[in-house]
Amino acid sequence: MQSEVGPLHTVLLHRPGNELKRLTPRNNDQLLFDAIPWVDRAQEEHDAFAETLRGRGVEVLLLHELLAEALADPRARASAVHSGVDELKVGGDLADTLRSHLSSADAETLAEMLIAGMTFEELPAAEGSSLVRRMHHPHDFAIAPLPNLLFTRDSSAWVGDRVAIAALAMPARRRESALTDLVYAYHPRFSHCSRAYGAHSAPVEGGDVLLLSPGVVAIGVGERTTPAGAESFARSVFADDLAHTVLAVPITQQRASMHLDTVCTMVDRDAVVMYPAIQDSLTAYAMRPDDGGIRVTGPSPFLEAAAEAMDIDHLRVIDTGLDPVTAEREQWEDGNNTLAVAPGVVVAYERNAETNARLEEAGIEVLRISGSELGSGRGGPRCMSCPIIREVL
Ligand SMILES: NC(=[NH2+])NCCC[C@H](N)C(=O)O
Repeated sequence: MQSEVGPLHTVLLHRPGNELKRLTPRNNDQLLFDAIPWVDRAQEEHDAFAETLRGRGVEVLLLHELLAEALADPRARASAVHSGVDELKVGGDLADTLRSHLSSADAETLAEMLIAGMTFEELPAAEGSSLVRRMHHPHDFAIAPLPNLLFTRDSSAWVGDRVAIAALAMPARRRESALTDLVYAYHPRFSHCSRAYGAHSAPVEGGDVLLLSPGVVAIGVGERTTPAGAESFARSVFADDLAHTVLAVPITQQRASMHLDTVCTMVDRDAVVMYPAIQDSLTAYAMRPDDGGIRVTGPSPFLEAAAEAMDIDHLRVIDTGLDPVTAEREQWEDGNNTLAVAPGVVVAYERNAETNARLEEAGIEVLRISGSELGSGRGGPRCMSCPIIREVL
């Protein structure tokens, strides 16, 4: 993986399942969804997304399947059981019961319980008299569901032939990395892959990591990725000789721009689609390896810093020319969150009609998918995909 636009060969998706059925008006904010999705329709939309990718020759891997397969390994099971039980939340006695319940499940059921979570009323009957169980509402979660697993982009990111497991910033998402980690550690398919940046280190989320060109990585620093996260990520990719420049790009710390890929994604070798409101103000600090350390320059305008690092005259921004209100609406609905399957060919939500029309006018082929339900989690095609292999440009 050296770019955002090289012909996409293999991608990791997660078909949403029962974890979405856990969302209610009482918990959706905490679980980072803006609405209550209609689950059957969300699945249809996701199936169509996967089909669109397969139609372009992309191999689609599904996280739930990989997880169940990885759990055939007893070491994976042990680590899964460990990661699924929060002793501080359920107390020592219930934690033991929960662990033995999880351990006795077959791989598929265990994967399902880890993803969809478990309420107190679903716990094994033997625990009926525990104080923790009696004082919790039956619908409280003994194991919290992971509805944001849909956004496979965030919990891991590939740079070159190495995978970085993210330490996710929001409490509702922390457990996702444990599952991704386990898949890469124990699924036979990944037995030869090496790690770039260990889990449980400073926070970096995949949605903030953009591979601008071979050797040049941009990292958004905002609500999710911290300056320390960007710096350690840079140190790691420099040490592994995977990049010569890492650009740390400050983005506003708010939900509308939680990741860099919510405001900017690459649509061609030298072109991005970008939220117009930030185009002139986006800046970057450039980090380069220097005598065993890191030299930091800037901040300078992002587009200039990027072009310089990429060694091109300029990084084209598709001129969407949208009026500010339309631009804001379409940015919120992930209009700038496109997934390239090849240079100049991107998957985008159909609802962002104006942005898509401008992309086409600029010569970009747009493969439209519907996302009325998927989008309620605030993520588009790029957020919902973790590219594993792209052809070198
Ligand atoms: N790469 C992205 N932009 N991911 C979007 C993640 C959305 C998810 N609901 C969250 O708040 O974390």
